[in-house]
Amino acid sequence: MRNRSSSVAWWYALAIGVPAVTAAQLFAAGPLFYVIQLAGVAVVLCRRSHPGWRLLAAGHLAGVLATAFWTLGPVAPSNTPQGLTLVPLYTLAAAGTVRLTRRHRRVASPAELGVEAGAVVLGLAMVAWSFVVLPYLGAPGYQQVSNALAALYALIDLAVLGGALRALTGPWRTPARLLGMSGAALLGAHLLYAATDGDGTAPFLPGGTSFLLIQYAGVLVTAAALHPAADRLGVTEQRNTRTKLAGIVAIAIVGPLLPVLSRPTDAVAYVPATLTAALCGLLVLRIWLLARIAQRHARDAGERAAQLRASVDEQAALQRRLAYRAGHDTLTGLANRELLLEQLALPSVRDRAHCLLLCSLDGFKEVNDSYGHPVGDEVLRQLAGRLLLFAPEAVLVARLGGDEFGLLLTDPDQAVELAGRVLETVAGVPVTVGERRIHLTASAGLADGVPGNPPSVVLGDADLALRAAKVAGGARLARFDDSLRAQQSERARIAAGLRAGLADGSLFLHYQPVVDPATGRMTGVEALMRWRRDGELVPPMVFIPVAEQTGLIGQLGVLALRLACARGADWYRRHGIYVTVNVSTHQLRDPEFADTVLAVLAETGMPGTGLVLEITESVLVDAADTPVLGTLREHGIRIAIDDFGTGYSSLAYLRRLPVDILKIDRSFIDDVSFTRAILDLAHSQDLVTVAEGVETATQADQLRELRCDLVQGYHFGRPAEPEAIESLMRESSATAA
Ligand SMILES: Nc1nc2c(ncn2[C@@H]2O[C@H](COP(=O)(O)OP(=O)(O)OP(=O)(O)O)[C@@H](O)[C@H]2O)c(=O)[nH]1
Repeated sequence: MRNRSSSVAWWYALAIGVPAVTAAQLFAAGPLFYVIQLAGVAVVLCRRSHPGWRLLAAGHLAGVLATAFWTLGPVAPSNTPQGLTLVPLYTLAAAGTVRLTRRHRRVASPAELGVEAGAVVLGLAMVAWSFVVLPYLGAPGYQQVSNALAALYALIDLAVLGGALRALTGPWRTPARLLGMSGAALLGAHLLYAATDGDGTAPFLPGGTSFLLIQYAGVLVTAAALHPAADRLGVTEQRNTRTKLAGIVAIAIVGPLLPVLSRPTDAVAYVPATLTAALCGLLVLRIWLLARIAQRHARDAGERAAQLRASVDEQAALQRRLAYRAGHDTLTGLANRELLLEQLALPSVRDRAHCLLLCSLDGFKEVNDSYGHPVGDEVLRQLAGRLLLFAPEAVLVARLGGDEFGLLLTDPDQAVELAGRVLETVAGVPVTVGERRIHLTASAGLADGVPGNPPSVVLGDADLALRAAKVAGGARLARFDDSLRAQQSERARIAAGLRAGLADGSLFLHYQPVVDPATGRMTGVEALMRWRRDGELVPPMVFIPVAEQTGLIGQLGVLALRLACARGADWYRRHGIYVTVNVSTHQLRDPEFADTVLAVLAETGMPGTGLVLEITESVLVDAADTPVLGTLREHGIRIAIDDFGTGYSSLAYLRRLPVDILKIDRSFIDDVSFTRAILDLAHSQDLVTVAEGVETATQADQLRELRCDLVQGYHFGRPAEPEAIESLMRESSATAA
């Protein structure tokens, strides 16, 4: 509603203002003029704040004052000072109109503006002088004052005309047209006055036509100010500098020519005027060229600045990318170890209760070995996805490396439940990669961060807990406690001792006889690793797991092979007794294993037929498809399945496996029917059978009856030093002889 009333207000102003002014004129109602014009001035000042409107309002106020001056004072507007009273009205009206219809903004320094304005003013002055002032001065009846005043008005009329034409012809809308009409009315007023030959005051006094036109002009300005589109007047944009330049060049050239052009009879003046015009034109062109060079420099500088900005932006982006990469794992996109440690070090985490959960897949290496690294990568990515899915938002999920992930919880109460869910989902839902469904399990270690503890301690504790979960068989959660740390330092001590033992002789072999139960004759010996620390024997079940966890088992295995072959070569030559050496998973995975064994045989002079390699059933199943065992058997080396019945227990496998000897685990010795079944099966496959853990004469008799080929156990001889075993061998050979 308000919008509508404001959109038609200008129309009301015209519809009321014009008749009111006309009526006041007809009925000589003098005060009404003042009321109408002052109201108009007030409206313009209230509605519009642009300087152009202010100029117009000021002009019309000046008009009201002039009217008052004439009405109340001596009436002779053509004479000074009365004649000067209209100058403010006309000047301000022209300036306001020009200001509001200006389309281009000046973006220039004050000095530049001054020079440009000076050029325009001087150019116009030339025109005015040549075509307006001079004719007046030369007019008959020239009176210095009144003619100068007339010349001044002529100049002002030119300005009013310019403003009005601009407003009427430019790309403006109604308010500008109204301003143009207002200018036209003012111009009309003055022309009418001039038509009376400057006589008299009548046209400018109330009741006069010029007076009425000035009143209309005021009403039109008021209507323009009330028009809704009026606020678009005076909005300027940047000017095209070329146009501006062309204008100044034109002024520079035309200016000097004007005096001679306005007096064509003075032919002699043409030459210097033309030369001056050419000179001015050249000077301006020179300045223009300099300006172009300056502009080019400015443009180059701008481009360089833009390039600099772009390179700074690029560097900032790179910096951000580097910062992201520094804190994130490229394979999974999770946070990495560094970021996790950073977060653990934050006072908001470190100084409060928190919890670190480490998760690792069990046997992930086999996934890589069996399916290749790309599949392993995909498994890791999917695991990362599952962890993110289960972890609450506040939990930081990180990949620490390999198949190890860390979850940092600031709410320790959630930890056990979260760990449970993670382990369950890994064990319960196989990972699908292409056609493959890979069944996995994971282990987890949990450590509570004691406020104030350094991040490395929390991480170390969680790692210990994870190792404990693995040592306990995997697929479980272990929570850190102080006993784990004690175990860890003991493990570290053992590992250090074993490393030293590889060189200092504290690692050595004992041998246990393998006997033919039918004859009681020793046919072979099993080499068993022993370790003496600080003068005491450390049980194998203590140091072997540490050797496996630390990877030292490989070196221990080679040492055992070398020592056993060194001794066994002589025993085999003299007594025909073979030696059995245990081989670990670690060794079998070593692609150079076969070469190592053959090198040891060559080094020690041991024939392949004197060596038996003992491999556990599960490891043998994995190694069955590799060429290693075939190569070794080609050199006469025999392969024995150790602890048969405890691993895969799949008799079907037996046919496929490259083995010669089957060692029945001690736990089956008392199960006669089971032992018989195994013996029958083994014999049907032409395998030599060895029963382990024979401790009593009854067991020995039973096995003899069952036609077990060979036996081994305390009943026939405990593991002993080589010297003791050697004397047993001699006895055994003598008995046989
Ligand atoms: N595919 C893949 N494998 C990796 C990556 N980083 C490390 N690994 C492999 O992850 C395996 C980790 O070996 P282990 O720490 O012995 O892990 P595991 O076989 O699960 O043994 P446990 O943890 O003791 O059960 C090694 O075989 C590494 O080569 C990786 O980015 N992608």
